[in-house]
Amino acid sequence: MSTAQDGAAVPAVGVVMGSDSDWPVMRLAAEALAEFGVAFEADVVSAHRMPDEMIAYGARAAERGLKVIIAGAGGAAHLPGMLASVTPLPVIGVPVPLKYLDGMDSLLSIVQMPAGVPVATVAVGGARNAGLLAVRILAAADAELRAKMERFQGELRDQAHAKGARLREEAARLGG
Ligand SMILES: Nc1c(C(=O)O)ncn1[C@@H]1O[C@H](COP(=O)(O)O)[C@@H](O)[C@H]1O
Repeated sequence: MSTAQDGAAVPAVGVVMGSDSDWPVMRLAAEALAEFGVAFEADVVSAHRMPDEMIAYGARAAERGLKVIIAGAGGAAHLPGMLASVTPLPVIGVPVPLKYLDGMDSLLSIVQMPAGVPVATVAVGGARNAGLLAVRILAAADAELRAKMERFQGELRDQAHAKGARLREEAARLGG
């Protein structure tokens, strides 16, 4: 983890969202990053409501030391794509579900990017996976972080084995 002159960790990941109303979903990305000890920042950056600030955030992200941007938005979710158009960094888009349309509007707005401007889109509400994907991107060049990810994957495998064992026991009790 790199540190600034004042000793504070320089964020490697920017977790941004169109509104603070997205935070209950986007918090899951932040929690995943915290689990792996990845320094991040979180903020509201809206393409629709603050276009100049949004362009500035994307344009300056790499020079500020960010390595990955996670962008969540709901409805006409232009934020992830617009950020991807002004930064060379990988952008992970999180479709946030709103009251109407079950997040399908957010999903389609984020996933249907024109050729040449990729956004790695996770499932509707899939902010935890966005955080884990950001960890994997960083881990590609960080052996310590990769080892943590491998341990995490091992825990998932153990949990799946335990689920199978419980299910087989229950099926056996039913006479299966
Ligand atoms: N999709 C966008 C953008 C954008 O893409 O620039 N800015 C805000 N929003 C979304 O509007 C929804 C409602 O926002 P409010 O709750 O503030 O009314 C949020 O899900 C936000 O991501």
